[in-house]
Amino acid sequence: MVVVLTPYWFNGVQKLKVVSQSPPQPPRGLTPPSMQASVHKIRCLSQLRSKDKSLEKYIYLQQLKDADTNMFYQLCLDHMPEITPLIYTPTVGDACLQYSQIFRRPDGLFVSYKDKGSIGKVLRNWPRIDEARIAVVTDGSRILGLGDLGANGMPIAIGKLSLYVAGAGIRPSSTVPICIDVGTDNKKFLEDPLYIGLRQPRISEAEMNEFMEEFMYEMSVVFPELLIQFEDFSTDKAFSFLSSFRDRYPLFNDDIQGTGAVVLSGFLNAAKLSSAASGRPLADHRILFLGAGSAGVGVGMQLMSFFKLQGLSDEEARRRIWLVDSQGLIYDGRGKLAEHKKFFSRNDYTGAPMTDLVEIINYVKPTALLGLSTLKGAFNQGVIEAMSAHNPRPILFPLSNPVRLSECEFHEAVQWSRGRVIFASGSPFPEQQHEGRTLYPGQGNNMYVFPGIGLGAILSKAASVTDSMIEAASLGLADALTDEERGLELIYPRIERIRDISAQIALAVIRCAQKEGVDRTPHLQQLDDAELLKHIKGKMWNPEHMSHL
Ligand SMILES: NC(=O)c1ccc[n+]([C@@H]2O[C@H](COP(=O)([O-])OP(=O)(O)OC[C@H]3O[C@@H](n4cnc5c(N)ncnc54)[C@H](O)[C@@H]3O)[C@@H](O)[C@H]2O)c1
Ligand SMILES: O=C(O)C[C@H](O)C(=O)O
Ligand SMILES: [Mg+2]
Repeated sequence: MVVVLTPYWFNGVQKLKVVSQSPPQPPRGLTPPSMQASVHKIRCLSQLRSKDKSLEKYIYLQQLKDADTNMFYQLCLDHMPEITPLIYTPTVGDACLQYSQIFRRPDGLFVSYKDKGSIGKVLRNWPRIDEARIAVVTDGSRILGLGDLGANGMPIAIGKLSLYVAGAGIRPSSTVPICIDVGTDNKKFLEDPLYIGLRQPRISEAEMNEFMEEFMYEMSVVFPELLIQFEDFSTDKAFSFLSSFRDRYPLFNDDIQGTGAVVLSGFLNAAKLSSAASGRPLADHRILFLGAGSAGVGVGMQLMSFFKLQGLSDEEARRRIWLVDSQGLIYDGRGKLAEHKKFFSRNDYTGAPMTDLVEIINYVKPTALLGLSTLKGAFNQGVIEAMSAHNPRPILFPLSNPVRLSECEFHEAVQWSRGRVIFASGSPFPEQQHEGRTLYPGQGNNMYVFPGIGLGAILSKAASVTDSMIEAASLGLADALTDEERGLELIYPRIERIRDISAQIALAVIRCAQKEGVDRTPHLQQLDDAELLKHIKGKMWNPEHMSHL
């Protein structure tokens, strides 16, 4: 038997613990005679590949995760580009739409409005309370760009947590997927006899606020060491719960802050490529958003850092950003605006409402066009040609998910910009050949950052997740490109390197937590960067052997 001992600190004293050992031998007869882990991996992969439809592959992989967690994560780590789109975006969107039909067994915690007044009791039913470190919590009210999916939102929480394990080595037993079910306004679901959620419309805003107060308080009592990631709450709730709870509990909102961080990171690299072609100073970039929801405004806020890093003031940075929603350009003279849209509302435009995207592009002359609108095909030929007319290397980020809601596809962007586009999308697209060159799409998806943010916050036992920690994650990701990746003009690293990237991001997050005084692990302050990185990597869980052998 191989036993590996690793040092750890307890109350200031160094101790040793066993971190891995060879698997216990199963009783003879309970496994077939020729059962080798390496061969079984090939078997599992071929079972997966024998399925035609992505949703069938999703179901197979979820069942594999239940039956043999180690094998599931070995496959994930060995075949990241193939498996990520199956357990996460875009397939997870179909899994949510179909969840009431494909449901096999509960996997996660459902907290419903019926539990009001006794939420703590429900949370205590979770079987691994002591080990819980990270929960992804959704209320299913805005799943990707698919709208209100009620209790069918659970796969989103499960998918994000699978990436925490695969991408950052969080122990599977430390993850808690939670779906809050407070009704749904999805009429089709309410009429579906198979629908698994509460059969009632969503509760009122006041009832929801009261429910969330109890939920968050009980979460902190039952799971004292837990970091919470809010996911896919509709925009009004996303902003209000983030601001009401972030100073009281360790949490972040993935759609606002995670997306902001991942887009800032990609934009830092994209702007350098674009400026190299145009000669335009970095501080002179102009960014136009189609979509002004939680993601659009969250990204806008974070992209202000891009300009501030170039030496611009808050006000100058704000003025480099224009927002468009379903009513057109957002400006003061347009009439009443939702609270979250006011910050970027323009006071330098006073004309009639401007709704045509090409007209807006010709007015703003942006260097970058970002889509967080859920409006498929919004970046059409006219739009991309207008962007290309103003820029030798236009930056186009159609970030809406899943694939079928993307503002444009990569091959369209390549064709209509004649190969000049600098591109990142929320969902994955295949690479393209153009005039003898291979062009690679970036994937501007928060999956690059939330695992590392979570890992850093967990290891530093951060009391809260600050804006600087999010920005540190973003800068850490931007710096993670290798020379080879830069040579290929990638703006995000290859997903295969996610574990290394997450470790780098966690390091940046921990250092920032220490600087801001929100960390609660003084012994980590004594480590230099190399030692801290080693410590982080040493903490990562690795799938080792087949659970059932
Ligand atoms: N890539 C990522 O990592 C990432 C992260 C978060 C969200 N997203 C995606 O962003 C999208 C939006 O998410 P959200 O939470 O902000 O949703 P939301 O519904 O709150 O926001 C959508 C915005 O788009 C605008 N819009 C809708 N139709 C429009 C039209 N015809 N013309 C112009 N604007 C229009 C709306 O007015 C609104 O401002 C979703 O598809 C989501 O999957 C991607
Ligand atoms: O889930 C994703 O793929 C990204 C993002 O959180 C979204 O809501 O679209
Ligand atoms: Mg999301």
